[in-house]
Order: sequence, then structure tokens, then C-alpha cells
Amino acid sequence: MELDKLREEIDQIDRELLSLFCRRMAVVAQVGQYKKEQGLPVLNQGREDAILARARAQVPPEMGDAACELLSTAIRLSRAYQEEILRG
Ligand SMILES: C=C(O[C@@H]1C=C(C(=O)O)C=C[C@H]1O)C(=O)O
Repeated sequence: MELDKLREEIDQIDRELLSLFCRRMAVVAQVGQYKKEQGLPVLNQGREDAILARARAQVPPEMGDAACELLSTAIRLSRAYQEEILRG
């Protein structure tokens, strides 16, 4: 059935997304460790603004808001993870 095929494709994409998310968080952990050692703050607003602007420019216009929401969530989780590293 065509719907099953499409859902299989979605499942595969979700696996890839989660794999990339874990990879991003592993790099974020290294950034958090560096900030801890250097006494730097977690938040870098300029960097976040640049990431979101680049995301909006990369996708079709009708997906701009969704792309920013997706990356904003990844960034929020990234900051929370780094806060844990700085506390620990
Ligand atoms: C990862 C960093 O820490 C924070 C999280 C960011 C992110 O997840 O992309 C970007 C900027 C910072 O607010 C960083 O400073 O590069």
C-alpha cells in the first residue's frame, strides 16, 4: 500500500534526524565543556540569531517559520544540556 511506503520513508527520515540530533548534542557537550573550562556563558545570542537566519534562508519560504521552530527547539535543548555540564 502506498501509505505504508510513505510511512516507511518517514520512519527512515526520523531515524536520520535522531542520529543527527545525537551528533549535534555530542558536539554541544564539547562546547559546554570548553565554556566551563574558560568560564564562558552558555548563551551566545548573536550566534543563535545567525543560525536561525541561515535556516530561514536555506528552506523554501513557506517552511521558514517551521525551520526556525525546529532549530529553536534544538538550540533550547542544547542550552539546557550545557547548563547541566556547567553545573556538574
Ligand atoms: C552551542 C553553543 O551554545 C549555545 C547554543 C547554540 C546552539 O545550540 O547552536 C548556539 C549558541 C549558544 O547560545 C555555542 O555557543 O556555539
